[in-house]
Amino acid sequence: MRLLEGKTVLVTGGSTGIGRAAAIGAARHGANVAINYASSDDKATSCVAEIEALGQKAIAIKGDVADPTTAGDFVKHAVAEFGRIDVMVSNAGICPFHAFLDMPVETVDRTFKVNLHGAYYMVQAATRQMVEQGEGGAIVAVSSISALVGGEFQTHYTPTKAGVHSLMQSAAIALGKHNIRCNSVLPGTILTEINKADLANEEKRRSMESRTPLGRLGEPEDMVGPIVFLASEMAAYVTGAALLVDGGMFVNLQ
Ligand SMILES: NC(=O)C1=CN([C@@H]2O[C@H](COP(=O)(O)OP(=O)(O)OC[C@H]3O[C@@H](n4cnc5c(N)ncnc54)[C@H](O)[C@@H]3O)[C@@H](O)[C@H]2O)C=CC1
Ligand SMILES: C[C@H](O)[C@@H]1OC(=O)[C@H](O)[C@@H]1O
Repeated sequence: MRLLEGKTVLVTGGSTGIGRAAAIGAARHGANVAINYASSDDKATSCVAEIEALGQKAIAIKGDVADPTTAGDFVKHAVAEFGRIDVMVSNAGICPFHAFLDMPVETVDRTFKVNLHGAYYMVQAATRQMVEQGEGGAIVAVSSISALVGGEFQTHYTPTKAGVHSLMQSAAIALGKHNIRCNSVLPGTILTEINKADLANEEKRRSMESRTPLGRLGEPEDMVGPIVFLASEMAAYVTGAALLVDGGMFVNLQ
């Protein structure tokens, strides 16, 4: 069953990792896709090519989500290409691991600006367009298990993910009257570029794996079903929800 037939899906940070898997997964479900990306033209071009090979349309728009003007520009380009938007997957994020006591101010500022402010601007720009269209829509924000638990080297990061989770709850209330649903996914540990260096530490990787009842860390593809589900009409009565996608890591205290 194709759950996003004829829909236009926007994905931020869509050229790699979870965003890329979500973009291609949405296309497999019948969507045309616009991705925002930060830097690598090659990866964005190859994502577009993969989507086109599936018989769907795709565009890639470069832009820093921390810049408030990027969101409006992204939505404008998508509407110019596809005529409308139906789903925004707010995914772009960074996690530069660093100790707390000597955390540079610039690292804190940048992490907040990309992860939280960027999500805010993107969700706002997308939903302004959805309200104008008058036919509802869906937002899926990529928060994290880190919205619920801390990390010694993530003191600047975990508050942004709690913020994204909270943003979806408030936006769900603000936008329910427009039939715009706002939900978040909370990935556990998914093997991507964001944690490649951190998980190169064998001991850390093994400890994360052993905390996961399903016995393995996640792959970007593990996020596709939950994101597509929340974006689709299958979740027509789901809003303000947060879906843990973590192989059971969160509930495993002992
Ligand atoms: N990999 C994991 O274990 C988990 C990841 N997440 C979240 O998933 C999201 C995606 O990350 P991953 O796919 O894991 O890593 P990734 O590094 O492959 O993807 C992050 C994407 O965001 C883009 N990006 C970064 N800064 C940007 C900016 N200023 N403007 C536009 N794009 C920007 C990057 O270029 C990249 O494509 C992030 O929000 C991350 O916090 C959440 C929980 C766990
Ligand atoms: C980057 C981390 O490895 C990853 O991101 C998160 O949000 C979780 O803390 C994961 O472990």
